[in-house]
Amino acid sequence: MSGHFQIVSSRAAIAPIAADMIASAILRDVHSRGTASIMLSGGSTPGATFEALSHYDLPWDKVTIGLVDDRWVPETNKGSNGALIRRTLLRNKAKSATFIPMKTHHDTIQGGLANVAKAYAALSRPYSFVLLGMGPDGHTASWFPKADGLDYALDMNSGAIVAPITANKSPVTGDYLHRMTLTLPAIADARFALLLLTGAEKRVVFEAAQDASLNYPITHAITALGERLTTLYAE
Ligand SMILES: O=C(O)[C@H](O)[C@@H](O)[C@H](O)[C@H](O)COP(=O)(O)O
Repeated sequence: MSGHFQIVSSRAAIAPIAADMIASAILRDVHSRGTASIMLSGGSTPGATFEALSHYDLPWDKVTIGLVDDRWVPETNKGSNGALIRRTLLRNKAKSATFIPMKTHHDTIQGGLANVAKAYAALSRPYSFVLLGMGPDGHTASWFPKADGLDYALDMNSGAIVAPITANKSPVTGDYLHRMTLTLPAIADARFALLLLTGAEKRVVFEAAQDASLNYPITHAITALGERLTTLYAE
């Protein structure tokens, strides 16, 4: 299995370990280049990590936070990853960090693309840290299998940082079919990436995703990140 796979005693034990890893990545890059850029996924798993991280005494004024992806809904919607970041991380000691959301005022992903691309082009790369999740369908970010826009999002030659995605409805997507996502080239050179993986069902998919012939979207991230990817797994 490429990268590092760390089995954690419980789901609750993930948050402090993950928060420590993010804090180390921030301190390393603020020390070496004066700033740190951390790119965070949403979903139901990472909230506890963000809440823990918000209490860390770090040089937050030198940290820029971006999203790995977001659903194209206003932050008043319960599915908004931007709202998740504001609710769990942009508080306590971390409130002085700079947050660059993805959702713009535009109604459509196509309408918002130019604004998001411009805003995300300003984030320092390679990213200090990327936090990924994975769905039971083998997606990560918003790289949903067979989604409209997936090929472009995974094109290492596109030069694009962000891409619009329209997923096919599934139990995993729920009603959130229209999304904006970082592309594979955007995260491929990240200095450190962490995948939070919970439950035996996802572990089976993750292990299968080591085989590129099965064409799971997350396999592209696993291959590109190599040793720079650490996976924290809890049953
Ligand atoms: O917007 C999203 O849904 C996330 O960015 C997505 O890529 C997430 O990381 C996985 O779907 C895992 O989500 P859970 O943590 O809820 O299982």
